[in-house]
Amino acid sequence: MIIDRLYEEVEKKGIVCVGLDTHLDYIPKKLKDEYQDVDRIMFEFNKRIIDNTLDIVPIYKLQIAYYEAYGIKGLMAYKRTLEYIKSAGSLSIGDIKRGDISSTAEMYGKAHFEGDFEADFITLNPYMGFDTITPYLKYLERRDKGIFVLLRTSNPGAKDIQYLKAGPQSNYIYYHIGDRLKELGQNYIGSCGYSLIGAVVGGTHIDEGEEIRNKYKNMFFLIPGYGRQGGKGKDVVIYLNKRNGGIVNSSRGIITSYKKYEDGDKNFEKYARLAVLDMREDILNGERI
Ligand SMILES: O=c1ccn([C@@H]2O[C@H](COP(=O)(O)O)[C@@H](O)[C@H]2O)c(=O)[nH]1
Repeated sequence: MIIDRLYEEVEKKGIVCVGLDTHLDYIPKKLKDEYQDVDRIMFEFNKRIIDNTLDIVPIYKLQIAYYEAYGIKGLMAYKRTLEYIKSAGSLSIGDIKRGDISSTAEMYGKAHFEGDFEADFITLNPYMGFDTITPYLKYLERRDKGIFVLLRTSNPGAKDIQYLKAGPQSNYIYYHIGDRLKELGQNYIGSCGYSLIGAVVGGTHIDEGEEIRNKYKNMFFLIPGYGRQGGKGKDVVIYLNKRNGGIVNSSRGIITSYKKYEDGDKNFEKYARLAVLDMREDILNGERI
């Protein structure tokens, strides 16, 4: 199962997920001068970061908006990067956050689990209802794909809807989502103990972190919010379990880290690697033994 592969990769390489949110402004001028075409520039930037972090990163996340923003060429870079990650023996998350009626969701499934944009995992938004999730389950039956469903997100506005209270016990809405996902996820648990149905939990709100980890023991977490959004090692570590059970994403914090150094433009991939190692250490230092 793909979740067992992810678990094993985390065991070997650690918990840092590199976010390839490849804005052209984040790419050194030197590289832009070298390759004139947007698709080649974006792909080369990604490739060099991947090549330099492959042994310390279990999975890469591509936020599709950064590629869509550059039109067809951007999407070519998205496709080539996903293919490259696969050919390098690593894993990918297509951060697409889809959520639509089932007939449309069928087509999203085809596009992102089968077609040119095929990824190992995708992110989904359940806030339009659970019928928006069902069409993806047929891919989970095959055991080689997984989903991360938004539970409690990292942005300040998460409180606007996710923290409303509902139901007879007046629980936060995100707990209603979590309980349904937990139930659904029971059919897809791998030998590592985690389900192909994982959840996105922001590493920026720590108040209910421990409760979320304890309540959803079989759920693997995708944890964004570290670094640029303010999440620290000690904030995100509460969502992990024995240094596994989750991956902590950082995008800008890693791929633009070279900008702090005088020779950064020439060595951006080296500084991306350093940022991954620093982040891993910061998270493990936050661990309560
Ligand atoms: O709750 C969420 C869900 C997804 N994201 C995504 O993660 C990265 C974060 O980027 P940084 O540069 O490390 O802040 C980005 O792709 C978001 O779309 C999130 O931040 N929060």
